[in-house]
Amino acid sequence: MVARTATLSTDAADAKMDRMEPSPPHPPEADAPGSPLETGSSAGKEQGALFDPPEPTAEEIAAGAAMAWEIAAAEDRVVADVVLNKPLMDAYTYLVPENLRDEIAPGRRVRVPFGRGPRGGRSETGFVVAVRPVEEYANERGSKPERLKTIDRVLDEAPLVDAKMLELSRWIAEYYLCGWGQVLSSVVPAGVKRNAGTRELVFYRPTETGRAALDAGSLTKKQRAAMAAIIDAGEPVRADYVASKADCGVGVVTSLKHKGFAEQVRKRTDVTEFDDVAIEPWEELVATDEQQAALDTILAALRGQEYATFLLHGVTGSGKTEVYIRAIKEVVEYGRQAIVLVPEIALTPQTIRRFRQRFERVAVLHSHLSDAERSKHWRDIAAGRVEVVVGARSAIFAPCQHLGLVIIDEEHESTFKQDSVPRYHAREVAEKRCREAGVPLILGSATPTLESWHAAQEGRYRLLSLLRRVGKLPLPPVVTVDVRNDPQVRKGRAIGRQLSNAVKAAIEDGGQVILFLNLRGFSPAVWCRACGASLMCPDCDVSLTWHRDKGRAVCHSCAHEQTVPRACPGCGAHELKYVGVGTQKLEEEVKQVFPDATIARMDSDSMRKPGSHDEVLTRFRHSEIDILLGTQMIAKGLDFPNVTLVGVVDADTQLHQPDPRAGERTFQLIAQVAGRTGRSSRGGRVYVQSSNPAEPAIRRAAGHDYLGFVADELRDRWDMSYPPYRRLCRVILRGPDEAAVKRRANEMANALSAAAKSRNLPVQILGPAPCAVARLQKNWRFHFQLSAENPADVRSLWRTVEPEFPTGGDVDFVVDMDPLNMR
Ligand SMILES: Nc1ncnc2c1ncn2[C@@H]1O[C@H](COP(=O)(O)OP(=O)(O)OP(=O)(O)O)[C@@H](O)[C@H]1O
Ligand SMILES: [Zn+2]
Repeated sequence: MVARTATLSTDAADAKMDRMEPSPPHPPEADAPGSPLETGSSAGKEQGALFDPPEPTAEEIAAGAAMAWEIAAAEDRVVADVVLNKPLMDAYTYLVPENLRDEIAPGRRVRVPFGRGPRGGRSETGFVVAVRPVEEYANERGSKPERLKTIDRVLDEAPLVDAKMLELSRWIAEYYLCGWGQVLSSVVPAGVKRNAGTRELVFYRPTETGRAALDAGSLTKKQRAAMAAIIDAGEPVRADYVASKADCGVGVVTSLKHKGFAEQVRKRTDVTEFDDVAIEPWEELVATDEQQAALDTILAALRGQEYATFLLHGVTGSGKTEVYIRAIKEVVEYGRQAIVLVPEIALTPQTIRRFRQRFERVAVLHSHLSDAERSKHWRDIAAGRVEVVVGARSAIFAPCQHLGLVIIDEEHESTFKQDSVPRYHAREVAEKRCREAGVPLILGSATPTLESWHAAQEGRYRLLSLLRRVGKLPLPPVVTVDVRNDPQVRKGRAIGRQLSNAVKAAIEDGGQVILFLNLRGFSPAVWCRACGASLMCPDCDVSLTWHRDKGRAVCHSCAHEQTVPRACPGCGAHELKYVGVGTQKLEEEVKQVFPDATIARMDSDSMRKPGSHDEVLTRFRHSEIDILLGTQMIAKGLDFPNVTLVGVVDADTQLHQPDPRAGERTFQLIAQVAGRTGRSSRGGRVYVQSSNPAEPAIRRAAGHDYLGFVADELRDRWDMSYPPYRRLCRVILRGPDEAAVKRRANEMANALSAAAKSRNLPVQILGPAPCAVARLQKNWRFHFQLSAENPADVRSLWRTVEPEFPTGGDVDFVVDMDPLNMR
């Protein structure tokens, strides 16, 4: 069942979150107080977790833990299994003191003593995952109930997660090789834990003496009025309500309480209020034949209450959203709830409006919510007050009690995978959740991942296709421009002659233009003409990007910023040049070339303020902007009928990344951005500038040839033994001392390799080798990968060897199951 782990995980993003226990590891100890659950895994039984809390001292036992055990009546004693926010799979068992018996329940958080030290070490917060009779625990091999430590406090008034979510979070911890408590901590939003947006309010109700006193006429005039108001309300009321009803001060209510005529009741109440959003009317559409056929298949699964994953492959503008909405309609009619996951960037007013127009009760979970808002949504969802949850990745954990359907739109987006612990992919979690709930999952995309496409070919997913755009609109013609011979590009311009003529024509014609360039900043490199070196970040193996607006060279991998030196730090020559074009430089060029056009730039630098993204898109929609240029922020999901031209300024930016998915990403981006035009009878065209026009990803994207692309690409993946044919688990090691990191990488890889051989597990170890970014934030980085056909083999190997991994020193590691980020 539960395997034992002590996973280190310390990549940049999560270094703070999941730092290893600072205390030194101590000898394996299967029966320490608060000892791990017996797990049934052989590894678990033989090897204690590395970070069990130490045994208590005699004083500690005398002081508390042992007493609680002795005092409680035998039949009453219960223990609780608690998981902490640490890279440990195990739960620790604690005794539940008598006074907390009624409060303790799985899914609530508790404070518990943990670790060595006076009075049982530090106090930690954990989630209760099980409550059971102490006898059951006492019967476990090696348990010592008399040594159990005691729970200090219960933190929550109600469980934060239900049994299903506990189970799902445990599955995530097992699959993604991290701690169960880490998953739970990240699943429940911070605001929910703090009960943000709720307050404990005091209400008053009459007592019998109070009623008698009123009848007996023994109250003052004001007290009489207040008492009558309290009684008339028929339910506990707030003091200010009484004050306004009885036209008295709140002091009168307090005095009634003091005299025993009224008593207080405390209730936790929502205090956040939300504005109602104005909803524009909408016209009922007639589904196309393709939409109807896809929908019929989905409805059959919904009516049969069966789990199935549907891959809805629909070309851009084929009306996938309409299919989602109709499927959700059905689910809502059953009184069930639907979850719709979209990439964060797609959480635009346009998306939200589409759902709000069609459903009464929609909760939108985006990253700009305050803790109070998020927590309010969470409670509304859990109470069944919400029909549809629309949100980014983490909305997959929405506490829907009657889940009926999950949809992942733009399933190819890599943001569905979390880049910090727990490193889950929302698609995998959704699959698991839907399977358990017996409900369908729909994955929609114009450019599905090779993983999903392959699953559909194998019959694990059911393929639904929308091959035509709605309204019989054609996909836009795409012209690939070889910029190697373009006279303007040779002069250093970003926009070549053909594209610039096309922009001019489109604007003169009253159309709008999208220009896509996936590099932010002004110039992506500062380069020495004398020695050929680029200016590098002192802390990372990354070249600095020139940001002219700041007057500084900036590292896009860390916070480093600096001025540009006069002389090359390598050779001393005064020959430093800004090379290449980022979105800022593109903006300047476009302003020069099209001085009369209104231009907006959209990238993470220009869109720092919350809401600015929405604001620009609204202006664009109202045709107040002629040319919208930017990074992938503008490439996705937008549905603007007046866009008659899309220009891909440099199709090659992703192509040469040392990443086996470089081709797939290039294809997806070009196909998606090309799909933003030709969405009305005005038509549209696409120009793709490239220095590698023959590259299959570019050629296929220009031909709208997804099927051709996946056929080629799958063949390559097979030849390379790469996903979707194999599953990978990437282990990254990092530390300030290069030799130590390398040594540790070798030790770990060797240990895994030896164990794979001796246990006959079909897992290959690839590497170790330096990472593509060999140094990041002052740390040297090495990685290796475990590759297997079956991810269970990887898991099993990892969990066996993990307790033996050397710890301590300055080397940390990160485990990334099904990695997408290969830097
Ligand atoms: N049956 C229909 N009849 C008329 N218009 C429709 C129909 N279905 C969808 N539409 C409209 O077609 C447009 C494109 O639909 P939608 O945005 O859902 O496409 P999509 O498949 O999600 O495209 P993309 O992948 O490019 O985001 C929208 O404006 C939508 O309102
Ligand atoms: Zn850096």
